[in-house]
Amino acid sequence: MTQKIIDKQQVSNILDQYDYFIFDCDGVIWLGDHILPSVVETIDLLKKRGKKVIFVTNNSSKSRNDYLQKFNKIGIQGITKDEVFGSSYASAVYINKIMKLPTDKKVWVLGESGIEQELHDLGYETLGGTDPSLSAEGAGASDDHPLLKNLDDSVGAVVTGLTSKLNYLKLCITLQYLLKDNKSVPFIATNIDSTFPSHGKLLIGAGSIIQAVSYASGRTPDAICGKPNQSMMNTIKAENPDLQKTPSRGLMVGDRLNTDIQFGLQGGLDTLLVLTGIETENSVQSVDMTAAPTYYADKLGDLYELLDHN
Ligand SMILES: O=C(O)[C@H](O)[C@H](O)COP(=O)(O)O
Ligand SMILES: [Mg+2]
Repeated sequence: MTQKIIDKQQVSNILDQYDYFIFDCDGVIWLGDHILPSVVETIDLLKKRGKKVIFVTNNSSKSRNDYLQKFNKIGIQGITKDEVFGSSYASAVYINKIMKLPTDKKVWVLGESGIEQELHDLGYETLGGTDPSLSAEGAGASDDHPLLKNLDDSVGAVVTGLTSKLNYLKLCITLQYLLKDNKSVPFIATNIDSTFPSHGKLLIGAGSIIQAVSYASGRTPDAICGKPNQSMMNTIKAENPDLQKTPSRGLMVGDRLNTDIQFGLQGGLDTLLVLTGIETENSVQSVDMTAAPTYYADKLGDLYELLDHN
């Protein structure tokens, strides 16, 4: 039965039991650019107690370097690049290390600069993405747009992720690459999140954008690289061998059952669901026992506030 964290003793037990804390970002640490209550204090508390903190986000709009800047900007200091994992990085690594796409091949991107930067760092030229000609006024999908008319034969993969600058032309060009060469160009999705949490509202998530081109092309992604895919968990475990002990001393903290909590469960970690993002008390009560979190709490900051800091 999922235990709600409501008192000091429960928090003390958690601090005694776990050495590693893996945090989801959107809906746990922040909502957009707004940090959630007592999050900075909670992370500081964990670090002062010698706990390892790692961040894993399915939000592909930013690169790891971008996230380091965001952590500093909102007051979470001292985070290093090897403590931040994003679906943009996971997708670029998949293309480079698993697909072994030669770096003389280009990658078509339906998404933002996070995907582009991670691919550039691994030596790939990208098309699409933040190309300003795709968003120019009147950039409709009329047949005479050069990028729609002349597909680039050196494109060896399509990566699709979250973008708030979606338009019909970008969708139509992505569709052409997914249909090209008898649908043989690899189709990589960053994540499955259907919605994006934003101050009590649910906005369109990457998963819904990806579904649009998936439905239009009649294809499902060849790989979905974000949570709950264990590729990032395996990388984290390889870099932190203690996390491989059983029972694990790691706690996965997230706001979405089918990505974050599954990521933790499949990785053999205990899990804490917080209600500041996607899920609600009702979703906790109605989830199948096999997919239920170990604990849940109103917000991450309760780990700090319940220790007599409120
Ligand atoms: O639409 C999306 O891509 C997701 O809602 C968003 O990126 C989730 O990010 P996370 O909660 O994994 O930090
Ligand atoms: Mg989240």
